[in-house]
Order: sequence, then C-alpha cells, then structure tokens
Amino acid sequence: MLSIKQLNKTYANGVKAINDVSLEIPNGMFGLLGPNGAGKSSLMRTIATLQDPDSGSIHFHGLDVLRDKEALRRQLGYLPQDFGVYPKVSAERLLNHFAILKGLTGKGERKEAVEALLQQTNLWEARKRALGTYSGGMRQRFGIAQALLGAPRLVIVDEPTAGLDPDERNRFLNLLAKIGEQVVVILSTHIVEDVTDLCPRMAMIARGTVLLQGEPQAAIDTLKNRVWRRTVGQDELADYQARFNVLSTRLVAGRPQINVYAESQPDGGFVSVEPDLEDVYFLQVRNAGRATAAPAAASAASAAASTVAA
Ligand SMILES: Nc1ncnc2c1ncn2[C@@H]1O[C@H](COP(=O)(O)OP(=O)(O)OP(=O)(O)O)[C@@H](O)[C@H]1O
Repeated sequence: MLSIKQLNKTYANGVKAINDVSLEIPNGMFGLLGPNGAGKSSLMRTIATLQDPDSGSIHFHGLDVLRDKEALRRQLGYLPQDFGVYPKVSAERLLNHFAILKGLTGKGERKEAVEALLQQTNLWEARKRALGTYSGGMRQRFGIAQALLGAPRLVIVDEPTAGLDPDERNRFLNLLAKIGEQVVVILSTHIVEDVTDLCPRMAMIARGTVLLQGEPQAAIDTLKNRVWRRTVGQDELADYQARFNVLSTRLVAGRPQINVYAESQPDGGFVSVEPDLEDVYFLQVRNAGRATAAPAAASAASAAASTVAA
C-alpha cells in the first residue's frame, strides 16, 4: 500500500501544483487521471523522490519515503513522461547498461534479467536494433522494460500511451496489465480509456487537487439516469452550451452530438444514455473549473458525482 497524506507543493513561480493531496493506493493498477497541467507529473516525480514536497508524507509498506529515499529507489521502477534513449545504441546494450546502474552486478543474473525483459516486452527480435530506429510504441515498451529491472514493488508510468496508435497502445496496456497484482502500478494519463480498460481503482485530479478517488464503476454509477444525449445543428451548439451542462461534444457524421448532465430528462429530443467514465471525468473537470470561477454554480452537480470518493 502506498499512502500519501496532505501533500503540498508550490513552485517558485507561485503555481500550486500539488494541493493537499491524500491518496491510498493498494497493489494493482491505479489510474491517475487529469488534464494537462493538473499536477500529475509533479505528483509522480514527488513519489519517485525526484523532488521534495513542501509538506505532507508518503509511506510505502511502512517505509517513510521522504526520509529514506534510497530505500524507496531500490524498489522503484519509473517511466517518466520524457523518457529519452540513446538513438545509436541497441536495446539490448542499453538495457544491460541500465541493469548495471540498477545494481544487477552479477553477469549471469543480469543477462537473465535483460533477456527475460526483452522477451516480456516483445522486443526480443528487435534487440540488436539501434533504439533510434524504434517506433514510438517500441520505445515505450523499452521504457517499461528498463522500469521493470530489479523487480520493483512500485512502478510509476507517466503518460505512457500519449501519441501511440491503437495497436501499440493495446500492446502497451496489455503489458502493464500483466505486471501483476503483487506490485503497485500507478498509471498517470489524460486518456480516459486507459483507466477504463485497465484500472480497478483511480483518482481524478485537476489544478493539483484530488476531485474523486475510488472504483471507476462506482463513479460511473453516480451518473446513472443523469446523462442525456442528442444531436444538434452546428448553429445551435453555442445555445445548448449556454443552457445545459454539456459534458462533451463529438462530431458524428459531421454533426455535433452532445452529452449533457441533468437530474431529469431535459425537454426537446434528448435520450438517456449509459454513462461512462468519460462523462464522470468531464463533469468533474468542468466543476473544478467552475468552482474556481463561481463556487455556487458547481455545487449541485458536483454533489451528485463526488459521492464515490473513498
Ligand atoms: N518546475 C516547475 N516550475 C514551475 N512550474 C511548474 C514546474 N513544473 C510544473 N509546473 C507547473 O505546475 C503545474 C502542474 O504541472 P505538471 O507537469 O505536474 O502537470 P501534468 O498533469 O503532468 O500536466 P502535463 O500532462 O501537461 O504534463 C502546471 O501549471 C505547470 O506549468
């Protein structure tokens, strides 16, 4: 269990990137979902002991992480958002190099670990190729291979699927899913489907604040019979946005289809739809935005959706 309590971080420029964050993260996949600038990377870097918070505590299986950073690092696998590779070096050589840095000094055990990870990440055939020739998805799989060196008990992956095509994304998510139940895996992402597909538990954050944490399905259930859909004309869209709590707009055959949040069926051609995690996410993020601008406007809708908070 990873336990984060009342964590705060304000950067020198005054941005409060982590705002009184408390999270309880059990073994298994945990999704950390938030828009760009929400504070996900700041939180990931802090858990990975790469930067200090201003206040608060982090404990991992009883270990005081902020006091004993070295002990945490020995159990940590980290794939940062901006993971760079040496383009001219082969995957096998670079992984071997990372393995030495990770403390796998025995030649035999190192060879075994490197080979196993290249197999596991499906890079065995391409192991002799220079990393500069890898696709984005292959590079991310290499990134997870290096994160898994030394059998970490805490694995942090920061926005790993951004920019991957659907096939590569699936391959990457399958790989993460197989890492197992015995370790804590934190997946930070702004892609809602990553969390829907993979994570039994999750938290949503925006502006450094936890909006909701718990099981995705419990969060979705709070919106049952409260999400309504209809197709509108392009010229009507602004009017609907002003009159309704529009969660999302997507084009279907060139026409805007809107999902709106309402306690009861709105007049005029709306049909009820099964809510999904994207509806929860948009409602939470919208309310967080409104709460900053005008606290009263957000209160009714947020009361419905934040009850899942554990
Ligand atoms: N070193 C820094 N100094 C000052 N401000 C920072 C620093 N790092 C991040 N920020 C700011 O803190 C806020 C949170 O950024 P962070 O990168 O943690 O968010 P994020 O959720 O990971 O977003 P993204 O998906 O865009 O990376 C943003 O407003 C960002 O501009």
